Amino acid sequence: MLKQAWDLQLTDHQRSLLVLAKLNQQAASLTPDQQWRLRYLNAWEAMYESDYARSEKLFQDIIQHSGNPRLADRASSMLLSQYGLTRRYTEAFELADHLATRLPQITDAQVRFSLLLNLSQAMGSAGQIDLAVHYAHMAMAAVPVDGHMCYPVSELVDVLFNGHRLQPNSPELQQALAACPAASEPVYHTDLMLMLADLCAHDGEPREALALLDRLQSSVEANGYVPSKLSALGDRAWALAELGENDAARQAALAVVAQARSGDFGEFLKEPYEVLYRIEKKQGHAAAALDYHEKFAALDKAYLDDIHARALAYEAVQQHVLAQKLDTEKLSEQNTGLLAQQKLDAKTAEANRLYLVLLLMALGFAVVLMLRLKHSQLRFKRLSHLDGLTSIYNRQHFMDEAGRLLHQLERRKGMACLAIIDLDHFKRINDSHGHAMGDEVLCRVVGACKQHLRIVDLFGRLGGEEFGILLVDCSREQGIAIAERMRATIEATAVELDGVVVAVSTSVGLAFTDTDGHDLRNLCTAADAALYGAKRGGRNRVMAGAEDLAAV
Ligand SMILES: Nc1nc2c(ncn2[C@@H]2O[C@H](COP(=O)(O)OP(=O)(O)OP(=O)(O)O)[C@@H](O)[C@H]2O)c(=O)[nH]1
Repeated sequence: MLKQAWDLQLTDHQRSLLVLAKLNQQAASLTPDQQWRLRYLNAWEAMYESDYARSEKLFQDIIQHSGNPRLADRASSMLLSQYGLTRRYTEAFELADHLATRLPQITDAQVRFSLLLNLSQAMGSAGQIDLAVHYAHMAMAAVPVDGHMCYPVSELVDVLFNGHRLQPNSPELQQALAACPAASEPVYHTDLMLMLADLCAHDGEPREALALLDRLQSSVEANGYVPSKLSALGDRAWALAELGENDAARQAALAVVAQARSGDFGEFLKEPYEVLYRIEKKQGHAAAALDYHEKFAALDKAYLDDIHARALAYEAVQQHVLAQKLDTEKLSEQNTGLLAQQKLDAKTAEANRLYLVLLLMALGFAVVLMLRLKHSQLRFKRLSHLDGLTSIYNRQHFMDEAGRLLHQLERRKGMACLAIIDLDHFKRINDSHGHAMGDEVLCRVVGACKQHLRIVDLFGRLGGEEFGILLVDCSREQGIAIAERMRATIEATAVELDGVVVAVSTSVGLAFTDTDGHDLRNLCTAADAALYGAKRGGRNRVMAGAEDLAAV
């Protein structure tokens, strides 16, 4: 039934009204989608009946709430047409602009077709005849499979008519009449014929115009389309007046005045008032003529104002659209700029982070390098202080450290004992068992001595098989005892290498700060002398300073 009502709208309007009435009775039982389609049919009908307030409300409801893009586009398209009819040009051109922008996205053939038609109509209203003709041609090329060429050709003819570019013999008019036969498209056919009648009436062919109007009368009544009725009556009045049939012309003109409701149909009144003015003037009714002339003049002015208003509204909307476009472009430029700046900032931050990481890595690397360098330096320094074979202090370092310690001891009046240890007949060991055995003996002797030394004592190899020991904070007795223990340990140590065992003994010479002073050189001389005494005394013994020497 919905489809039936739809199909009958322009072919059999009376029947479509009956179907529509039935549908409205059953509205509650329809699905939501069907209800929206019914609302569209009601809106269309309200518009057809010139109840524009109701149709606009319904169309807006469909556009905003139906959730059906196809139906919404269709409603927008109809609303565009209505805005034009009701002279709401600003809204019309705004909507036209919006719909023209949407055009590429509208793929539904029916909706696209109807939209092109209404865009043509809107541009025609704006006085943009070339643009309107262009849209009409687009519509002609976009007729849907089940559509009709009648509508776009009629639109084209309408545009040309309103743009004063149509003649009674214009091919477009003939094409339209052929495309809209009375049998299948009564409303369009009638309107086209009325256009032809109008052209004839105003082009010096009033009889042809009247003949056409007579032929059309029944269909005009059947269609029930108010603008057609008023147009037919107006043309009749004009044609009759042209023929000098003043009474009939007056009657027809007054019928238009009676039927045209104020406001919406003002445009249909202008010509009847002009006819009435001319007749009254011709008949010498000055007051009536003046009255009609005033009305005609007011309507003519309103008509011209209307044309002006349309052009202004169109211009305003174009400017507004242009301003919006520029704003959008500016915003887009700003956004692009901001995005570029953000990207740059991000890159800079990233680069900074990278530099920081590189810097930290370089710093870390440098620190590691410095630590390793320092470690190596310390190691080399430490190695330079040590004897290569026994790893105790070498002579140089021993002498330096001993001098420094003795100096400290002297200042705090501390005591120390210097022991010089020399292996006995070491040459024989080398000679008899080789240097490797000699080296082994040297290392074992060092190990044996260490057993009796404290951490504060200073131990160094003075050269060959001779060692020096500075016993810090050590009394004479303690020094002698330590030296004796070391000697005994060395004597008790049998050195074994490759199955060969050798015995070793040492001679020790002692010197003491309490008797020899804190000067290293004096101490060394005294200890050397004591050592010499120990050697002379038979070796393998400890000799402690002057008293022992005296004994020797
Ligand atoms: N294996 C070895 N022998 C060394 C080293 N330094 C010195 N000598 C040897 O030590 C020996 C010292 O001999 P001498 O000075 O004659 O003394 P000695 O044989 O111990 O005799 P007295 O001291 O008189 O008991 C020499 O044969 C040197 O070659 C060393 O580092 N390793």
